[in-house]
Amino acid sequence: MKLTLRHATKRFDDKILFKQCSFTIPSGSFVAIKGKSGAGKSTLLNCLALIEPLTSGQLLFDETDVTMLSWSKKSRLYRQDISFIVQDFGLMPNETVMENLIIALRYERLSAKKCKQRCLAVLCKVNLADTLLDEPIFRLSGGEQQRVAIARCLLRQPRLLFADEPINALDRDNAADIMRLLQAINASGCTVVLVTHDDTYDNCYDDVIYL
Ligand SMILES: Nc1ncnc2c1ncn2[C@@H]1O[C@H](COP(=O)(O)OP(=O)(O)OP(=O)(O)O)[C@@H](O)[C@H]1O
Repeated sequence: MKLTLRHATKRFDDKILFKQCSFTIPSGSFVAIKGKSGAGKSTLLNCLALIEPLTSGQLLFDETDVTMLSWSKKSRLYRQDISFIVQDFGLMPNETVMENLIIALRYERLSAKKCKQRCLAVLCKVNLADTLLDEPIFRLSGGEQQRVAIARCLLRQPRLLFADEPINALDRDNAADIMRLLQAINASGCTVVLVTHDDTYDNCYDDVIYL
């Protein structure tokens, strides 16, 4: 899915984070948002992901202006096309891996057996062992938790994936693995937009948006 921002401004009270900002993220591209701390990177990502409204301007998904969509149409887009990985993984720490994963399948009418099969298949894709399915999240390492968060996104087969600092809390090896996974998701046709401070993977991106 292609994203187009036109003359977009975002302001909190008298603080302007970006003004008259315009760019296009082509369908299937892998784009990073960078800038100083507090520049508004997460806010821009949230605006692109329809979590936060723009103060003014337009946001288009392909050729559709999504700025003024009703809440129900936005939530349909969320169910069908968008996944978002939040900074602290967004998992329920006391619930098992399976319980965290099946949230992504709640709108599909699947038998318990089919749900489990789908969960096991995505765990395999993110290189996690089947045996982790019944483990509570708090027993997993940071890298494993991030893989579960990505596995949950994969269950939904999104056309747009947003990730806020997905490798921030990880060591170098885990960060490299997570970046490889995001690249694989992107290679399957999903547009990926992430916020990062890290310069290590600059050669992986099709484009970098600086705030
Ligand atoms: N809901 C809000 N209401 C008021 N101000 C906000 C809100 N959300 C963010 N801000 C402010 O907007 C500014 C930009 O925040 P944002 O988190 O987007 O920056 P960032 O570039 O992602 O920062 P960092 O790199 O430190 O995570 C900050 O000063 C923040 O306090």
